[in-house]
Amino acid sequence: MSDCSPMAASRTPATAEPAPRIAVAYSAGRDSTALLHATATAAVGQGVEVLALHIHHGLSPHADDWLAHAQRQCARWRRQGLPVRLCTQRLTHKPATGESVEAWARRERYRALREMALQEGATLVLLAHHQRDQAETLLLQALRGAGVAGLAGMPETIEREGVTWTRPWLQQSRSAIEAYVRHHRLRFVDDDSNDQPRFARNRLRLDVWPALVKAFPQAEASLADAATWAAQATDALAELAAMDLADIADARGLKVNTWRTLSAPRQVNALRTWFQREAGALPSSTLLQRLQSELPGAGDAQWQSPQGTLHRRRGRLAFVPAAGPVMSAPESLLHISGPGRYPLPGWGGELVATRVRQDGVHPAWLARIDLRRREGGEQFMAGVGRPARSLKKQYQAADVPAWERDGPLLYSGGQLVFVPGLGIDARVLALPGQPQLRLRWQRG
Ligand SMILES: Nc1ncnc2c1ncn2[C@@H]1O[C@H](COP(=O)(O)OP(=O)(O)OP(=O)(O)O)[C@@H](O)[C@H]1O
Repeated sequence: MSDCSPMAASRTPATAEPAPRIAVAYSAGRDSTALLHATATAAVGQGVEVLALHIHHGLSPHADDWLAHAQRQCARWRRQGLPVRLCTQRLTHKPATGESVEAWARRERYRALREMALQEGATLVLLAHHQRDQAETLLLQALRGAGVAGLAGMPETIEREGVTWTRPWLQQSRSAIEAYVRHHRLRFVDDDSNDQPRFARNRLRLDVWPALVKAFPQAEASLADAATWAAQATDALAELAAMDLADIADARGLKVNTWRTLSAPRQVNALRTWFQREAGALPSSTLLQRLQSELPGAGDAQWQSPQGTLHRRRGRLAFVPAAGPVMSAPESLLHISGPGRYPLPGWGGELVATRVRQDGVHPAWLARIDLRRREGGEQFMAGVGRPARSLKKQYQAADVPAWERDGPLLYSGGQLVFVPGLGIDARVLALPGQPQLRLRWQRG
């Protein structure tokens, strides 16, 4: 349940547009107290309202005190004229047995922050991570054996699901923030869990960091610089992979022979990106190593991953997701109104409609679509003037692999309109010059 203190009535008369809002994720700890104060101070007189978003995780016995502190602090600042308003959310559930408490808290915190920000009309959320946090992140990632993307640490700005998350102080030293807090005599709370050595980050902070800065006084800035280099390298590698994949991959998979023409490091880079696109997760280093040595072989082959199976068939590598739990019954009706993506979770994929100039279907056919399973006996016409033939024969003739056939058949007014893997039935193709859409079935 979210709870926000009421808006200042004088600032937002009922008829006026609401003031633009910026949100700050406010734990009531030192750093986010400073960031909230600095943001609210900068917003004075700008017509901008600052939302302080506080999450009560329900994990620490002190969480009620932190919430009470946040309420008092924001009320005090408002009395002093700062345009700040507190919104809080209490997490009522708990981590599942065996789940990492840290990972659960992080995931649920971001979910709740996003929910509150959007509810209150803010799409920009500021986080108070600073240079030391970035340096720690880089070290922790390196100690986990992360690749260059992990070593990039936290991004300064990232957009996810309608919210832009920004860390404006990622280049600020911790000591600069401490100085700000002292200068403004800000009150903040100390999170007792920061002292628990069972968390890797705390062990690093408590045991390793003091020795590290004693031996290398520049450690914080140097490690944060290294993360910036790694972030740039990650972006460059992503661009290279996109260029390579434009040549070597299409909707039916990765063309093995073209992939082999790349240098070995580019092969790995392209394969990793392609797998992530298809499977929604990074491949393990073992799988990558195996693919690099085994993929060039001849004949059909398969490789398993936790996300699904990779198939090499007729010179292409394709990914078939593992069957997940059935989330819902397959949808039976659909209305396609124009270009876009039409998710069909019950069928395990989505229909993608794109505007085309030829070989598309007139949108009138797509106003009321029946989605049906194959039952046998369906007839599909692959081209104008050609005979309609059974789906089985058409699939064989077009060499469509089994995993590309498992989407819904689309009917309109009893006429077969679209078949996954084959496309639009020629009997419903639009005439040249008419508005038309092409459809594609995408699994996963
Ligand atoms: N309970 C919370 N409610 C709202 N935002 C939070 C909460 N916990 C963390 N954050 C946000 O995430 C950032 C990083 O979290 P982290 O746990 O490293 O910081 P912290 O030690 O809790 O607090 P601070 O950064 O304020 O000193 C915080 O600076 C804050 O912006």
